Amino acid sequence: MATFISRSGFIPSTSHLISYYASFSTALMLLRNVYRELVPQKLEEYVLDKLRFLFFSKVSPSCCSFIIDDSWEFFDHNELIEAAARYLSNKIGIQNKKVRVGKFRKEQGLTTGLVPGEEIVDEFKGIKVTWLLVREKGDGADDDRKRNAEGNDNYFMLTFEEEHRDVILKDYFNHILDTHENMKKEKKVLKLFTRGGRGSVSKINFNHPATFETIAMDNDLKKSIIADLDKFLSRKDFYRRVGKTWKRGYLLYGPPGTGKSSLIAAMANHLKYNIYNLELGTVKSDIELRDMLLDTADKSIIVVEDIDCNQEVWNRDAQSSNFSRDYNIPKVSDCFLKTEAQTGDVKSSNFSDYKIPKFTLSTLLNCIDGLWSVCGEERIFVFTTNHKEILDPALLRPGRMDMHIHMSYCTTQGFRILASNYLEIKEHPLFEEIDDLIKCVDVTPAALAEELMRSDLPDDALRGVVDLLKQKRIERDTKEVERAKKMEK
Ligand SMILES: Nc1ncnc2c1ncn2[C@@H]1O[C@H](COP(=O)(O)OP(=O)(O)OP(=O)(O)O)[C@@H](O)[C@H]1O
Repeated sequence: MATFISRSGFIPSTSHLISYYASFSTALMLLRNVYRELVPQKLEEYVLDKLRFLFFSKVSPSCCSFIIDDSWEFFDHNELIEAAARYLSNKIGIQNKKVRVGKFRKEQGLTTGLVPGEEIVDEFKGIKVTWLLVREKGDGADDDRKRNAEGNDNYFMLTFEEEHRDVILKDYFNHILDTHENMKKEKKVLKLFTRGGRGSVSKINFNHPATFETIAMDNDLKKSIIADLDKFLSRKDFYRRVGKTWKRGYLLYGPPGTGKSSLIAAMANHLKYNIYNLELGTVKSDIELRDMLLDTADKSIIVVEDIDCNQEVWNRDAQSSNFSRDYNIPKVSDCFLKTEAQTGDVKSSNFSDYKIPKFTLSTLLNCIDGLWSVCGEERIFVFTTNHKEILDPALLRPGRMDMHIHMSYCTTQGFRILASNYLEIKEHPLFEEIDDLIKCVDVTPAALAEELMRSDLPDDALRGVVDLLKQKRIERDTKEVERAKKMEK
């Protein structure tokens, strides 16, 4: 059995030991309660912060610190903490021995994060800023601080020389918020929403590979579209200042297969906007159309493909033109006579079929640039059509469709882009012959793309392209002979 012998030779008995222990613990408990009553929590936090500052940040006393946390009573989520986390994730390097790694549903690729206790040194306009992620664990029921969105009390402490306080507050934090926005965009997984009438909506991830690089179209036109989109993005303050809704409209017109849908995908990938594909054909009333448009989110592209298939947007004057005869568009008066006799839906989109109008053009216009349009901002409207000529001019005017983009048959320049996309070649002996043929026939990029996909071997694929173009030339010549014969008669 072990015995305690003090230097004085006094050996305390077991009962003495127990009584000393009891008095000691009572004194401790008393002290703890006094501490809790007398020392305010804020003071405790202050002292702890100072200690952390001394032990962790290894900086001089002329420094000061900002705390970014998410325990702001009466306030919403602190966006700066999320922005800081993402901003710092880009700064993590080999000096950080422990790193958090995650994969999030709404983001592409992996995301890294700082571990509590880890430090990052950043530099902004020549100012050294030391970041530290601090984990402050609450002690259950006694902890009256709000827990942050992550379910813990982690906060960031950034430390810098006191004299730079204004630059940090005004410029550095704005820089972090801007960087965060851009990083979110880059990682965003785009969505395609398809909205029909009666609120039906389907949502899928949008992984279309088209970019402005892969689109075969005139280079100057391509550059002007990119410049227009970028200008739109950067003009938030401008739109506010002039009292206009922050939105822009593009009309893409041209024959089928010239890349209208591909261009929309490229625009979405460039802007990192989700796409809402509105199926106006399924809309049953003005109210349904309005709800459909009001239900779209900001930072999105609202697409109506083949808008000409909705007779509600036809140009009534065009109905008496040659075009109307060629495409067999019924006259308005005929339409209404026919409407009265009809009871059910006519599903075909052929011009010769008449459908009962389901919504009015004015409702559509109101949603684009009228009173309802102010319910959202940072939106792009894109309408596509194969027949721009039959659309009501009210729909086409600037402010509604600000840029009219003609998607034409393939040009020699466009073909080079396709050859580079599909065959990864910049030059080939057959290019000259192909260029000459492309200049004299109408061929869509879609038809050429299909031909280029037939073989991975450039010689074979390009031979196929030459054959296709020659065939098109024969068809063109035959048509011209027939037309000449008709004229003679
Ligand atoms: N300009 C182009 N650049 C690159 N690829 C194109 C282009 N045009 C068409 N393609 C190819 O053809 C396919 C069909 O083109 P797309 O659907 O974009 O044409 P569209 O003009 O929208 O046709 P539609 O009017 O019938 O909807 C695309 O998936 C793409 O592979």
